[in-house]
Amino acid sequence: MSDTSAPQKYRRILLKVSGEVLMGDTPYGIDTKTVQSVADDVAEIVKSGVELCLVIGGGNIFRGMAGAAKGMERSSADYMGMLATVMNALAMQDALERIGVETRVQSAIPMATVCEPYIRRRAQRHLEKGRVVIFAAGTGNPFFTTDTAAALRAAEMQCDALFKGTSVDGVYTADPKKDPKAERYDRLSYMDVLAKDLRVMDASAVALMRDSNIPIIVFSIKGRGNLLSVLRGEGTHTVVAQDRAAA
Ligand SMILES: Nc1ncnc2c1ncn2[C@@H]1O[C@H](COP(=O)(O)OP(=O)(O)OP(=O)(O)O)[C@@H](O)[C@H]1O
Ligand SMILES: O=c1ccn([C@@H]2O[C@H](COP(=O)(O)O)[C@@H](O)[C@H]2O)c(=O)[nH]1
Repeated sequence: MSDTSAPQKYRRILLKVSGEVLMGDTPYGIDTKTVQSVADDVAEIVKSGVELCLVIGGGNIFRGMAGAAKGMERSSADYMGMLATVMNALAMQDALERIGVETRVQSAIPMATVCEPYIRRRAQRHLEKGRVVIFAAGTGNPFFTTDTAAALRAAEMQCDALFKGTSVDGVYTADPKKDPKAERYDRLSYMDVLAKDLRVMDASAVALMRDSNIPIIVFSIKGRGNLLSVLRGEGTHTVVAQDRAAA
């Protein structure tokens, strides 16, 4: 029998899942098998006793910058991007509840017939009861991204760490999708990420995590079981924290 216990180091975490990852091998949108695989990973760590907040990107459906590049007014395009994250949140809620994980979706843009509005104290109560809270619609404001929303909610929910589950297995010296010679860091300080302009995560999100002293762990969420491994400090990942030694 496999050991699904997670270290006590983390009481509550925020997991940011890249929207793009949810496409799986398809060119656009939501691949239900991939969503289910991420949900299985999430279920595993919830069963181990970790309280879990989720933020899901919208890159598999719509990014505001892409709309703006085609001539759309940036704010309207960004609202479309935020609505895309609500679709992903509902897909993840469905996948989690299918396997018996209790969830609540809270949206930063109120939509009363679809999900709860974002209410900090209510979200905290859900977490205390063992429910996964999926924060949708980013920050509710244009000109931001779901990285910043993830950092904001991680700080508000007093999370012990922000796990960024994406398509690369850590922070590299340059974008590994563009530079095959890029090398992965095991540990970095927030200041390193900002000073070296390493664009795995928005600078505003990194700065907020620095100010709140919440470590960021970047890993690939593409492989089944990666989340639990990384939570135990195993597997390939990069830790970003106050200083390299303490990371
Ligand atoms: N120095 C770097 N190290 C690692 N990845 C980097 C670096 N610079 C840029 N990247 C890119 O950052 C991306 C991580 O962001 P991600 O794809 O998760 O986007 P997102 O905006 O957070 O989510 P979404 O897919 O929902 O838009 C990786 O795919 C990688 O190509
Ligand atoms: O607070 C926010 C969060 C997101 N947006 C818009 O949504 C898309 C999708 O989010 P990603 O982080 O890129 O996955 C983003 O491109 C923005 O257009 C926002 O405006 N405000």
